[in-house]
Amino acid sequence: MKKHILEVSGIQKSFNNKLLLSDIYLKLETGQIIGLFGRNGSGKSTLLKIIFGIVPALDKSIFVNGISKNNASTLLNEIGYLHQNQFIPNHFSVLQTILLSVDKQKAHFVCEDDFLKSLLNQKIRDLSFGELRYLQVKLILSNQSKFVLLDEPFSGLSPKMIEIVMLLIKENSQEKGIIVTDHHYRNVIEIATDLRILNNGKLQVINEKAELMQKGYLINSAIF
Ligand SMILES: Nc1ncnc2c1ncn2[C@@H]1O[C@H](COP(=O)(O)OP(=O)(O)OP(=O)(O)O)[C@@H](O)[C@H]1O
Repeated sequence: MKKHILEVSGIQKSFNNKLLLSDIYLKLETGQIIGLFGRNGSGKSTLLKIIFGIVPALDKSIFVNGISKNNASTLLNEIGYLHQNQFIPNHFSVLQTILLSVDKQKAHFVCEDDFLKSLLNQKIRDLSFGELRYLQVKLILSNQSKFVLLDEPFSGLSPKMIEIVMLLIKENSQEKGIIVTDHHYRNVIEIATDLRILNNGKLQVINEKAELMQKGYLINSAIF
């Protein structure tokens, strides 16, 4: 396995003169699954968008394997990003979407997916919320990128599909570095190799699950 390293530093972000993210540094390596937590509105999605390059942050530095990637267009082949929202046009069929999203070899593999194979001729607009979410996660994880940022991959999925997506994330982490943020915290904890929390604008390392309570993300009676 070839190891790749993504390093991002100097991330500051304010909205309406309110500081949201302050001097964030993050390192992600192949094989790592970083679980990212934080209260609603703490800036998790904004941080992922800044790393991916669709939200500007003036002092950001980003390096892949030690090479500067400060020009966002050079990042497109390096990082895959799952939005919270739908990114596929409604009039596409599932098959068209797969063929346009991944290379030929991977497309064959995605079309053979147990869950997707009966949906290939269906239009995107006719998929259920969970079916669409699963398709998007599968495509993002199947593309060539070295790193993947997943914003709420478990959202709207049934328990069985969550298990399938957890497995998919774990399998793909053999070849990719992955960040997962999702309020299904137990599932995130189960697959993550490392945990971080955004707390008062700072990105902090979580070593013990109990710190998620101390930092106000979980209530004290939360059971793991
Ligand atoms: N373009 C914007 N203009 C102004 N404020 C914004 C903008 N984008 C995000 N915000 C604010 O920044 C804060 C962080 O938003 P963000 O979506 O990153 O939070 P989050 O941690 O992902 O939250 P959640 O867990 O609820 O999804 C919120 O208060 C949000 O209203």
